[in-house]
Amino acid sequence: MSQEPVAGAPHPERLRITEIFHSIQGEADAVGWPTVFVRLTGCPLRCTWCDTTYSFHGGAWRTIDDIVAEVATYGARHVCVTGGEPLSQKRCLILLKRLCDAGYEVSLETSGALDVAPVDARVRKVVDLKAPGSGEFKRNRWANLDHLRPHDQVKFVLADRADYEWARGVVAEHRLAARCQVLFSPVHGSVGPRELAEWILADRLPVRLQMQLHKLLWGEEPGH
Ligand SMILES: C[S@@+](CC[C@H](N)C(=O)[O-])C[C@H]1O[C@@H](n2cnc3c(N)ncnc32)[C@H](O)[C@@H]1O
Ligand SMILES: Nc1nc2[nH]cc(C(=O)O)c2c(=O)[nH]1
Ligand code: SF4
Ligand SMILES: [Mg+2]
Repeated sequence: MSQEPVAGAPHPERLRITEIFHSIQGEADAVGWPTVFVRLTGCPLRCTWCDTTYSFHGGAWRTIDDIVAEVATYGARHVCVTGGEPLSQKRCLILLKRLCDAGYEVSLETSGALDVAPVDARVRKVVDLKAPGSGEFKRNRWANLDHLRPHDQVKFVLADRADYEWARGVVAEHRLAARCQVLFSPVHGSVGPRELAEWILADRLPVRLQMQLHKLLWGEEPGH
């Protein structure tokens, strides 16, 4: 168990990293901003439609100092910590704090299966709630909803109409729209985005439609 380091002290702790890259944020509230992505290796879930299966294995052990130094080389204001499932490596919490201390706008993409309570309050959490079509619906950690701040986001990635109806019910039952932004995104290439837009409008839902901007720009090219 590593101890919380003193601010400004060296961080010898290491994380397993799949990639660090500079791109346009394609998802969630910071969509469109030039952003550095830090993708942590490993995930305990296996969503049927996951577009990042290459992050499940491999990667390289890197110190937090080294990661923060590489992030700085891009000169971006936004940093997105993702994976794999970033919270499955405990030392991710240290990286998040360190990035916040350095003054970045930090977002965290997380599956919703792990406890978000210890995440630095400055981090904008993007918490998925996995719909039945993902095959990982039983992993949802509902207690995470108690740790949402107004700058956080709950995201539903929807494979079909049944997923949409499930998500609509969850938003109403937990009054999610009153707590933070709620994002509905089609599984890429599955539900048509226009179809999803029409469902949202017909039901007058207070949710924000998401499309993966980076896939419109670059398709499934790696490094974006
Ligand atoms: C690759 S995951 C990594 C972070 C974390 N494991 C999670 O699931 O949130 C990042 C985001 O991409 C979304 N995503 C993955 N595959 C997708 C697909 N085929 N279409 C749309 N969104 C997808 C996930 O739902 C998640 O919101
Ligand atoms: N451009 C771009 N934006 C993203 N936002 C979240 C991503 C992710 O994989 O978590 C992602 C990604 O992979 N690429
Ligand atoms: S939790 Fe995230 S990284 Fe893991 S399988 Fe699901 S979408 Fe992929
Ligand atoms: Mg991605």
